[in-house]
Amino acid sequence: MSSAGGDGRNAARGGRGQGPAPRGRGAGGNRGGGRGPAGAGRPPKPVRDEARNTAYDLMRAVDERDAYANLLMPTLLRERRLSGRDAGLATELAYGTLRGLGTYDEIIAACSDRAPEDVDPPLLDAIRLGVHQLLKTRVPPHAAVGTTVDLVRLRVGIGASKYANAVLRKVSTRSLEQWVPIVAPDPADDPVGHLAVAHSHPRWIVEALRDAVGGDFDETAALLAADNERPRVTLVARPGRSSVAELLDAGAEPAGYSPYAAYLPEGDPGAILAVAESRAAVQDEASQLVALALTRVPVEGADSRWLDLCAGPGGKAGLLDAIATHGDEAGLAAGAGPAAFPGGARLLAAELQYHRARLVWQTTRQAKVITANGTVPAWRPGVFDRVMLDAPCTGLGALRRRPEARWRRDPRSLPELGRLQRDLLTSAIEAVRPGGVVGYVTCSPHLAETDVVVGDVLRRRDDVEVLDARAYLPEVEGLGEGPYARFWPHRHGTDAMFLALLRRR
Ligand SMILES: C[S@@+](CC[C@H](N)C(=O)[O-])C[C@H]1O[C@@H](n2cnc3c(N)ncnc32)[C@H](O)[C@@H]1O
Repeated sequence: MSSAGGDGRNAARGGRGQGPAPRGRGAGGNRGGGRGPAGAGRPPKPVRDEARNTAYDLMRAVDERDAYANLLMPTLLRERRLSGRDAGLATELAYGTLRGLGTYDEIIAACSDRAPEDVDPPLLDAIRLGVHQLLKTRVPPHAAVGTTVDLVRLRVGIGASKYANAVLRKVSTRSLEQWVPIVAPDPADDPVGHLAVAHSHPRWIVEALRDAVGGDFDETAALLAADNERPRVTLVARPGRSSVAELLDAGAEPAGYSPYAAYLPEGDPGAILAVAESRAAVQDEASQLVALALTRVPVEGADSRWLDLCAGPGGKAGLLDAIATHGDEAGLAAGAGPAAFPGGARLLAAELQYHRARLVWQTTRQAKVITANGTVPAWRPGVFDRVMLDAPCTGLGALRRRPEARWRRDPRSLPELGRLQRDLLTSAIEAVRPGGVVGYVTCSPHLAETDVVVGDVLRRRDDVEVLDARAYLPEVEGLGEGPYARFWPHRHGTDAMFLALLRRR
């Protein structure tokens, strides 16, 4: 895994060289931590810190095995019996370091005579953990340096610990706010490169997000900063199966937008009975609302056959299945008239991958779930009243959730994804009957996956009307200029999500 990623990295390295990195400065000096001067006899035995070791192991697994941090971390914590503060510390250190390493590598480069790519990856990961603690946490500097040096001695080697000590001591001489102007390109010369280093994102993602927000650099900066924040845990109470009141009783707090959402400030969602029984689930509020918006569009005539074309792992299918069966209970209770679906429909949930189709089956109750390729329909054309297409995409709107994802995504995947998105959207339109409605959703704001896909597909057809998606989300402001609806982390506290609502004529 590289840090500032491909084209972004070198261009973002404008600051390199501005900070001299005298060889060995601090090497062999006091390791910090109040453990007495090194050199006065043998250094004290290194202390094994379980939280930091776990954070380090996670980072190594991400680098060596392409592990997904958010999937592996719960397993590591369980295996090592870490809970409470230790679990929180291990998670914060690992996730924060993975998110921030684009910035941290530039600072390490300024504090060393070796480029980060020339440092052994295990040593580099340990130093990154130390830099994160120094610059982004309240861990006292002596503890950040001391525990990192101990970690390196235990896991990498004594010689390497001297180098780590020297680098970290130099890093500790400035705050993050002081380092950024030194290591990042001047925003006047290279605004994208500046944001890439200051907010630790690959350059191509900064460019894509800047284009998606309309070119405004201040808003791009706000979006990038929001990407670096830990997302809150949002729950969905599936209508007819659970209720927001039940979630509030279990310790959740009222949510801002979705009538089916509640925020969980702390604790394990799986410990909530409704979640354990799949009557409720963890689901981002934007995910809930795009599904809800699709059900709110009035359609004339029969409204009993719904399709989710790319359903795995089943977040939206879980909500759609509940609304199809029991109706939009919140909308009905609020007297929303024809905008509130009364119930009585059946969802067909299709998913290409068998193991993901199984997850959809586990999370739904009434839906029929099939393993199928949405581009090769297993159904007759024009039979569905509503079709959800939550298309496979780069996931650039959900970077907050997967700390390492920004360094793994590759812009070269865009053309192939774009072809698939166009084929699936064409298939979704073919599947819906005249008068029925298609929701095209991506958890990416990238224009190549959103406006351009919809525009390209519709240019070749004269049987589709674009609806103003914002009209079906009256509870949410700031969804953009329309006709599409765009959710943003920095505006709504949700993932960045795109919704186009299309009616077939
Ligand atoms: C963005 S995810 C859908 C997320 C889902 N709607 C949810 O809310 O949990 C896209 C899904 O499309 C599936 N997929 C990819 N190509 C497909 C195809 N040709 N036909 C059907 N599903 C496909 C992927 O396996 C993936 O599970």
